Amino acid sequence: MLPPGTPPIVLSLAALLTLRQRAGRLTAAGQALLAALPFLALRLRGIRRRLQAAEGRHPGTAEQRALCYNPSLRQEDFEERFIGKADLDSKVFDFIVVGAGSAGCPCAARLARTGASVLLIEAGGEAHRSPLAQCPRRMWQMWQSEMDWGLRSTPQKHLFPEGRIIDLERGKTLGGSSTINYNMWVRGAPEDFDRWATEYGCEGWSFKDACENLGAKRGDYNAASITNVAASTQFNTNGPGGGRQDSFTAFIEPMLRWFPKLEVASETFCRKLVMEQVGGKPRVAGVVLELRSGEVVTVKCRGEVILSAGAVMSPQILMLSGIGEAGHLREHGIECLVDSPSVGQHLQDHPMLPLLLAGNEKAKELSPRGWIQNSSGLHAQWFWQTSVDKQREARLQRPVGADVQTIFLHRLDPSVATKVSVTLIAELFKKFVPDLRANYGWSSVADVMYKVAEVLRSSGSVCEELASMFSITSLNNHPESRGTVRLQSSDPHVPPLVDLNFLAEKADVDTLVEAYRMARSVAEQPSMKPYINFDVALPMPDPSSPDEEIAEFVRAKATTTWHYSCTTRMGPIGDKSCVCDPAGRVQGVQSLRVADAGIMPFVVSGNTNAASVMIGDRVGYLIAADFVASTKDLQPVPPPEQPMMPVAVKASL
Ligand SMILES: Cc1cc2nc3c(=O)[nH]c(=O)nc-3n(C[C@H](O)[C@H](O)[C@H](O)COP(=O)(O)OP(=O)(O)OC[C@H]3O[C@@H](n4cnc5c(N)ncnc54)[C@H](O)[C@@H]3O)c2cc1C
Repeated sequence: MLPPGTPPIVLSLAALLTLRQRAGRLTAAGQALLAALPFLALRLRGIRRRLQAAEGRHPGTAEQRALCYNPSLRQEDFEERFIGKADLDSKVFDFIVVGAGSAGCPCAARLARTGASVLLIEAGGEAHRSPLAQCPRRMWQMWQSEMDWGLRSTPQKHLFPEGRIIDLERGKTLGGSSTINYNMWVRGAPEDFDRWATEYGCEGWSFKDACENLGAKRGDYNAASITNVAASTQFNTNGPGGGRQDSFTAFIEPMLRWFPKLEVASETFCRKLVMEQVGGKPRVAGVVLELRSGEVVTVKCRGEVILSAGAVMSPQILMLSGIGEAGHLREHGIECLVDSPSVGQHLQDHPMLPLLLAGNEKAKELSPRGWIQNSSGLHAQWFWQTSVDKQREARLQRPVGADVQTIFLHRLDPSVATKVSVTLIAELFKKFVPDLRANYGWSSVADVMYKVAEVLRSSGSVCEELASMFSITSLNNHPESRGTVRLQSSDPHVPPLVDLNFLAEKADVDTLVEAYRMARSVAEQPSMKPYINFDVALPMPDPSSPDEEIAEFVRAKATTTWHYSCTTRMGPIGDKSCVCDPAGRVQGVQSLRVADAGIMPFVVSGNTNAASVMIGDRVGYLIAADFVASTKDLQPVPPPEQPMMPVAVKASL
């Protein structure tokens, strides 16, 4: 039995061999070849798909596409249950959700529960159930692969070396970034949501519970106050040591059997929205989609289109559809239908400062199961406040959540390691694997990542050494710098220009300088010091060095935490500095909403997956409630008190 998508040459060969077999004229070699054909077909199909990806199916520059070849993924990792088909062209849906990521999946699930017809579109393939996606510790192997958009930042002028470019991983598969992320389940500070509601005019988004304390005390960062030390990290996995609960698995898979009007189209790229004028006002009537075959179809929508393509792609789709700053659209020859100057503005992310420390013999005792354990290697989390934060607090007369999140990892994590910098890891490798450079050579960060993986896989003794590494990574949870997402071209396959504008504001540098000193003093504590091999000289400034010296280190090492947000931020109706109203409606356009990390008024004080899920769930609920109110004979919408959240578990590592 040959798999679907078998190349014609293999089909012809199979037909020929079968005919000869039926005629009793097949030799032993022919028999063997016939038996091997399914395997051959799979390999050829895999090679063809990779070539297609390298040649243009993966958007981006030639350099980006080259980076996106990743030997970790096999074509068997991709399923083909939902591939978008040409018959979409003739269909009309009540709702269309663009992007099956963290937010898009719960949003589509909410809508489907009303009995409405819903189309959930995803540009990426179906790799969410692959072994790579299921195993949290292998998450970094999916980066720079077909499951990643392969985005990169624009040259960052406030980082060292000046103009440094940062890889911006971004999920491109069912489940979106929730399929390739670290799985950390952090709800965000209650104060964040209260401030969204009170200071940013986003009625309905406040956090109801009271905030209790601000001391760094032991506790659960998902409880009432986030300012805590937690000895274990909470993950959205299927129980301790269990598989990943990405958004598609958690919200859509269980729905498919019961809600046949929920349709999923994977490998289906949304080029732009279909715009029309109703009563002199722009309205969205559907979407223009590109299928895997390259065929372009238009799908119509009776109700609303919801953009859940994430904080980078949703503004791109808006601008390509004529919704954005008029001048910028004109530059790219796009007719401006809605002048919305804030589209793509206010980009936020948490700048991250990772530190790598070498462990010693004793450190191996800490992790008896070693690096092969089915965890992402994350240990404790500490949400704390810097002196910078306290000043802000005094100014605002209210608590503002935790300014810094410090994450402790035990064992080398190549993802963090490569982010620290190639030079830093090179120092370590010189010690542990002196001939690595000679044997393998490396040219790019992605390259280093795979070389590290290769070494980890192939050499038990080296694994032991590398297993005893620590990383103490600090995130600035309240960055003041704002970046932008702008069009590079009117071609939807050319990725937008993403300028994180990291560390443009001095306060952001000050926060990470303080975080650096804190991380170093944690390493010096009696409970940690005995496990660290201080003989491995890493190029780090002494904590007593002047601020300017540490600031240089911060600018040299700071990188993304992948928490892109706020580029289509919501705010009061009529406020031109906001793209959406508090219900996610794009202002100035009918029948269009955004439901993803982009609508956050400011980024939450913690990892952004849980908040994105909550956003998708809530916007979906609001639309569903309106829809049910306007229709009869449909099933009731479940009340919002029963949010559909994936299982968050405490993993004891
Ligand atoms: C490497 C990494 C590690 C992270 N670690 C954590 C963590 O441990 N904990 C945490 O809380 N957060 C983490 N995050 C952040 C978190 O995963 C994101 O904030 C969150 O997933 C964003 O959700 P979203 O719905 O806005 O976007 P996404 O989940 O990225 O979903 C967008 C979807 O839209 C699709 N799409 C985009 N453009 C188109 C188009 N034109 N047509 C069709 N489909 C399109 C994409 O392929 C994608 O599936 C991490 C992120 C990354 C990348």
